[in-house]
Amino acid sequence: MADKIKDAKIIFVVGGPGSGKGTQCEKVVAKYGYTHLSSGDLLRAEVASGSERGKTLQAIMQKGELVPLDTVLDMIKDAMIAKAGVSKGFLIDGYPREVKQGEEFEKKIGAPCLLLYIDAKGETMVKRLMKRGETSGRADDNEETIKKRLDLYYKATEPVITFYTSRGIVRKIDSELPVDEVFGHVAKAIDDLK
Ligand SMILES: Nc1ccn([C@@H]2O[C@H](COP(=O)(O)OP(=O)(O)OP(=O)(O)O)[C@@H](O)[C@H]2O)c(=O)n1
Ligand SMILES: Nc1nc2c(ncn2[C@@H]2O[C@H](COP(=O)(O)OP(=O)(O)O)[C@@H](O)[C@H]2O)c(=O)[nH]1
Ligand SMILES: [Mg+2]
Repeated sequence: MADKIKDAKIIFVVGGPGSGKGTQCEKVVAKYGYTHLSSGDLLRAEVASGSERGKTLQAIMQKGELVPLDTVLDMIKDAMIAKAGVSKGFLIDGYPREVKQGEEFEKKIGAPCLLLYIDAKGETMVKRLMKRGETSGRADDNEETIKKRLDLYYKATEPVITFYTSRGIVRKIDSELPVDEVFGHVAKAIDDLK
C-alpha cells in the first residue's frame, strides 16, 4: 500500500464545517485531476447503504460527534487503494479532525506534503451551513448540530493546524473571499509544491 501511493501527493484539507473545503476541492479536481476523498462523504455513503454500521454512524453524525477513528481511516485507506497507481494526488477533505487521526494516518498510509487550512469566521460558517441546509438534506445541517460541530472544530481540529504548522506544511487560505479568489490562493499553494 505505502509504496503504491508513494509518488502521489497527499494534501490534507482542513477547516471548520461550512468553511468551503468541498467547494475548493471540486475546483482542484477540475484543474489538477487529483482524487478528492471527503471523509464526510464516505461516511454518508455508508449511511445511505443502509448497513448496520451505517446506522451506528448516522446516530453519531446527527449529534455532531466524531465517529471512531479506525472507521474513518479504514474507509479512506480503501478508497486510496482503489486509486493507487492511477492518482497523482489525493485531497483528503475533512480529515484529520483531531491530532490523533493525523498520527494514525501517517502510520498506516503516509505523510502529507501540504495542509490547506480553509479559514472562515464562525459566523460565516454558520450562515453558509444554514443556507446549505435548505437544500442539502443533511441531517446535521441544523442549528443545534451546527453549533456542536463548530465547538468540536475549535476544540479538537484547530490543534491539528498547530501540529502541522510546526512542520512547516500549512498554507492558510482566507475563505471569506469570493470562491474564485479563494481558489486562486489554493492553486498557488499547490503550484508551489512542484
Ligand atoms: N474524519 C471525520 C469526518 C467526518 N466525521 C463525521 O461526519 C460528520 C460530517 O462530516 P463532514 O462532511 O466532513 O462535515 P463538516 O466538515 O462538518 O461539514 P462539511 O461537509 O460541510 O465539510 C461530522 O460532523 C462527524 O460526525 C467524523 O467523525 N470524522
Ligand atoms: N460566499 C461564499 N460561499 C461559499 C464559499 N465556499 C463555499 N461556500 C458555500 O458555503 C457552503 C459550504 O461549503 P462546502 O464547500 O460544502 O464547505 P465544507 O463544509 O467546508 O465542505 C456551500 O453552500 C457553498 O456554496 C465562498 O468562498 N464564498
Ligand atoms: Mg464538505
